Amino acid sequence: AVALIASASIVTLSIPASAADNNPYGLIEPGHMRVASLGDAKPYTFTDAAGNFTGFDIEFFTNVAHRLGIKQVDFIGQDFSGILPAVANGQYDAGVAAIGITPERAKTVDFTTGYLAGYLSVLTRSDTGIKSVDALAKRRLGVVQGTLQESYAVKHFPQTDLVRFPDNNAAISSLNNGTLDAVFLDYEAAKSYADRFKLVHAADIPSFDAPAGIAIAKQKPQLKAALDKAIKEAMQDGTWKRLYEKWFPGSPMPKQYLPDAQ
Ligand SMILES: NC(=O)CC[C@H](NC[C@@]1(O)OC[C@@H](O)[C@@H](O)[C@@H]1O)C(=O)O
Repeated sequence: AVALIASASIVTLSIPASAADNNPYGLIEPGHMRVASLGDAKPYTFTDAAGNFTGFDIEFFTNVAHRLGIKQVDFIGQDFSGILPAVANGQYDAGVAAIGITPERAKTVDFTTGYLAGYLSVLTRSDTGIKSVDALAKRRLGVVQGTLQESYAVKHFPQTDLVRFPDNNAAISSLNNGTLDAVFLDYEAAKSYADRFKLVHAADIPSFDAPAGIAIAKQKPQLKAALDKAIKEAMQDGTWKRLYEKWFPGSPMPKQYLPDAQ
């Protein structure tokens, strides 16, 4: 008997696209990024009159995310001290809020390459007479919980009464109503609050050893590599420079993020 040779149809095992295929960056929702940020750190990250997040970090990150093919980027306001733990435990895909890269913080999250290097600034009222950090002894200085300003003040201003706040707005309103003598925050935010409330800039401390980076959860090498590459592309094609000039007009521009430095 002629063995019927079964029509040998080539059966390709249709392996369902594994989760990794359509979600290479391990996002909470493929094609969508959920980002922890701040509403009161103008001009880095803040909410405008319509309640939309905007600012240098917001526009830079959105540009970078689009280079990864991520169309929808949602920013959610969060107290600064809660950002890194929430990113580490997967509540957000990233944290973007002028977050300085430090070894201590890198124990909790991973950071992309840096994208902004500047100063920590002391902001005061014209009536306090505070014109340098030496004048902070015995005075009341506001800091946002969990910031580099907090850890710097603990280490360098031992004679100063430190008062910790959840966010910039609370610290600045305490400065304005007289319960604080000064507030310690980021340079550009200090400038913005100074303009808005006729406050006085008292001192700048370089923080170039802790440039701001994008915080992501650990064990996400593909996301980190893709973000790093996109950040460099955005610097190389002049996007970084355009946004820096838009949001920080007149400020000294770090050289390491310009096209010819990539
Ligand atoms: N949004 C915030 O309140 C962040 C406060 C503070 N930012 C410091 C910093 O990242 O700000 C942007 C640049 O000036 C960096 O050099 C600096 O370390 C921090 O990382 O703790």
